[in-house]
Amino acid sequence: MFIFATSTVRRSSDRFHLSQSSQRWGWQWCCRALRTRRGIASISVRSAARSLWASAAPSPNSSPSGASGTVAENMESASGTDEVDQRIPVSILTGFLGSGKSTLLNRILKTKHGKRYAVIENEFGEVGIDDELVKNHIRLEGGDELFEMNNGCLCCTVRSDLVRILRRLLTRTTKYDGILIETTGMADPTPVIQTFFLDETLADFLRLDGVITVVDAKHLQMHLDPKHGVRRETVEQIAFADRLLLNKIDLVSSAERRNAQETLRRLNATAPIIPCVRAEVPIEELLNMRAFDLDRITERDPFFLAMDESSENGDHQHEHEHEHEHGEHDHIHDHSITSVGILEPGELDVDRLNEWLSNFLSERGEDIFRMKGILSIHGTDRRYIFQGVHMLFESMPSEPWGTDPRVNRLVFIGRNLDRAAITEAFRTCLRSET
Ligand SMILES: Nc1nc2c(ncn2[C@@H]2O[C@H](COP(=O)(O)OP(=O)(O)OP(=O)(O)O)[C@@H](O)[C@H]2O)c(=O)[nH]1
Repeated sequence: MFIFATSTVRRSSDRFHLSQSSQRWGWQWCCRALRTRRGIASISVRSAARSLWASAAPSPNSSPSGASGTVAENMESASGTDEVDQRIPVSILTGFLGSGKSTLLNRILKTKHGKRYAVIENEFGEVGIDDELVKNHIRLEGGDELFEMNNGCLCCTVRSDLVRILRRLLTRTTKYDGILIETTGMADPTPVIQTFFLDETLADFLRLDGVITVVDAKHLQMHLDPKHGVRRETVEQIAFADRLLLNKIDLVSSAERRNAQETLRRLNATAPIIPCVRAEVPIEELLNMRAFDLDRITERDPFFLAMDESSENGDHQHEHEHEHEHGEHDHIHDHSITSVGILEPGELDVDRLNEWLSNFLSERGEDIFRMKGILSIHGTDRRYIFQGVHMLFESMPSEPWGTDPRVNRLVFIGRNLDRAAITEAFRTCLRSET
């Protein structure tokens, strides 16, 4: 359960300060920035898919959790005796950086649905933050489990990790009602989807239930603008969706919302579009929906299930922020988009931090796709969770430091980031006596 503190860092005009009353920042504009820049701001197609579509007799409540033995053993013994597709449903949560995927994930995990999920998280960025964010917001109670895959893009270098984790899940005696995979905000979902068709073992025991794409209504048009270098990822994530959550509609006018809906419809003709705030959507509209339709995908891309051997084995190792290909699916991350991670012990002077962030975002807000971290703020014994998307940011108190070393963990993801300058500027916000 998330623990609220009695004091918090609040932002008023363009300053942070400590307040005893407010429990949490709301989204805040970087006011100075707003004043100065308004716009700131292979193989052949396998028969792996065969069993999938042939045997699927929809049963929304079917779950393999009742029996004992490994998932694989139970599925084996059930096969041939039952028309019901007993495979474990897998949902892919995707969406651009900062769109609200973790918010959705936390909502799903918090909802009392009586189900047990295995959660697989993949994070883009040098310093892993998401595990803390998920764990800080909710204790993984009731048997839910979290697996992390940091420092790699699920669509490439750590794809073999994904296969390994999924296979391991199948050998466990713990029964899951579903598996949730949160991709990085920079991921092309193609290879993740392919995994469930190209790996025969996985295809026998897992079924891809659907791709849920969370869209940031505020920044959609900006991300589609080719000049920002992330149009490809944004388009792919939307095009593959079986459900489109048009999130953050609290931040846009009704005209902007209509415009966003029209844009989504142009990019994806069939997925229901669900406008929402903080991913508040009935879970039953998202999970176990049996929405994934391979035909729709292959109609769009006849080579969807074609990929080369090296990609299948996941052994095309290379650094991130690079070019690489997946068979017919050229997938190129813009070289200029990188992450800068900061790991600094000490306590931050909130005024200095405020001043630096205000100046930094007023100049670079358009290029900063994402900022997130756990901060150690002088004057409070609690960790502060810091979240930012372009010029918007919020912070909230989290768990006490206790006897843990007070270490700031922060990651910036954006274009043309100057590592030395960012690190140096951050250090100047630390109190010297700490
Ligand atoms: N105003 C507003 N803020 C939102 C909404 N949904 C999420 N946020 C905030 O947006 C920020 C990013 O949300 P996350 O759920 O962490 O986004 P994400 O897609 O998981 O981000 P990454 O995976 O790190 O790229 C957080 O500060 C959220 O609190 C919304 O509907 N309205």
